[in-house]
Amino acid sequence: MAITLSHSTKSIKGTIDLTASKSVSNRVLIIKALCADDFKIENLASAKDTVTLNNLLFNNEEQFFDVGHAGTVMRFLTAYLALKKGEFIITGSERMQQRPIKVLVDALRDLGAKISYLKNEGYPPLKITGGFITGNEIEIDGGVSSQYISALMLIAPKIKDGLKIQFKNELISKPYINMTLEIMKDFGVDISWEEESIEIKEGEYRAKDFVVEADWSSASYWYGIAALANEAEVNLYGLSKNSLQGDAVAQDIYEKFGVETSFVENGIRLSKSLCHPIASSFDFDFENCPDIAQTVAVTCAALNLEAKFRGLKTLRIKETDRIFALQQELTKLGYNLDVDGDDLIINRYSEKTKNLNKWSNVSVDTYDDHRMAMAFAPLALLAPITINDENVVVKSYPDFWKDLEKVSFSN
Ligand SMILES: O=C(O)C1=C[C@@H](OP(=O)(O)O)[C@@H](O)[C@H](O)C1
Ligand SMILES: C=C(OP(=O)(O)O)C(=O)O
Repeated sequence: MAITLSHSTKSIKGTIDLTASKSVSNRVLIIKALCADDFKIENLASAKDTVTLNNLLFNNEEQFFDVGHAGTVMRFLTAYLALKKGEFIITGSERMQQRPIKVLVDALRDLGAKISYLKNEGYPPLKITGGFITGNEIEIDGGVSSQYISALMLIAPKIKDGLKIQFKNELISKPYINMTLEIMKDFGVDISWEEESIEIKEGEYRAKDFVVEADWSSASYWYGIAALANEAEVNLYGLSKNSLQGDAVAQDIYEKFGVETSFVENGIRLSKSLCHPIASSFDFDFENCPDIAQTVAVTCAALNLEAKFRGLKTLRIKETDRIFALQQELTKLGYNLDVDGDDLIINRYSEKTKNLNKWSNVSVDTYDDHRMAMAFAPLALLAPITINDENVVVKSYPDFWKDLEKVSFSN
């Protein structure tokens, strides 16, 4: 179903209990499944991807695993099942069957795992005969998805004599690898990261209750809203200064667009007023924070900034080809973009093209991608906008539309 959003005052004031991080949640769930003793996870994400992983790990009597659209679940479970004795089939949505997994499968095979492709070489679905991992050292391409590396790290303490992961080339999405490392350390694992390798000692995960922090990727939509509002004061509860999430860089990015962040007792406060100055151009490499690129692209277009987005290579293999989707939808709204390889350039509109930006009754396609829906929603502060397929947000932020109502968006 489509949702048409509008906002009458352009003034945003409110307090939001921000949704929990699915990335943190999914790591802790795998650890829980590998840990000999039970522990409590507080504030586990309500994201569909996390609910799916929880069910597959703890409520699935079958040997068949369907992860739907959830990339981390596909990758983390593939490694997990390769470790576990038994014969399993793992698959996902049509899109998941187009998202590559060869780098991870090759690495697991190098360690002795028995995995075969059931449809297309290099892509899910997979048949996994688990329980054959014996190797202790692998070399892996770090430039496709960090999820492969996190998946290997998470199972590593359970491999006899541990694991050394050697990187063949530049790592992308590094903060996600660091998040995995820090969470594993928190659960008592002996792990170290030198420049080009990560070494994990064999050992047990030590049970301890864990509180999941709120999600900085989800916070980015609130930054997008604040940037386009005439004035804003929004409290986002559940976020902390010492976050494990690379997307916390949204604080620094949005300072350039006039949004100030302050840390308050239970989270952060975003403030924006028309007297906050904003930059006239923007140039940023999103290699370490790919999930907020769409949010920032929509903000830059709406603020009419000359902008260059670099480091977007991985966006092509996510829920959709996000570079293509952004270009299509922003062009539809009258903005002027170029794609140069994996870079996206947003051009400032001229006097001649300016009125193109006064769109009306435009509907934005989501390409089955939660981040398309949420990244474009702040545009409702400029003019009513229809987002086709409101339901996609369930993947990471099921209460997104309800939370928007709390600050007077109407639909
Ligand atoms: O490990 C994780 O939780 C994630 C890693 C990133 O993927 P890539 O490493 O494929 O960029 C990110 O885009 C994804 O949303 C979540
Ligand atoms: C890319 C994402 O998730 P995943 O790869 O886990 O499907 C995302 O949430 O933006």
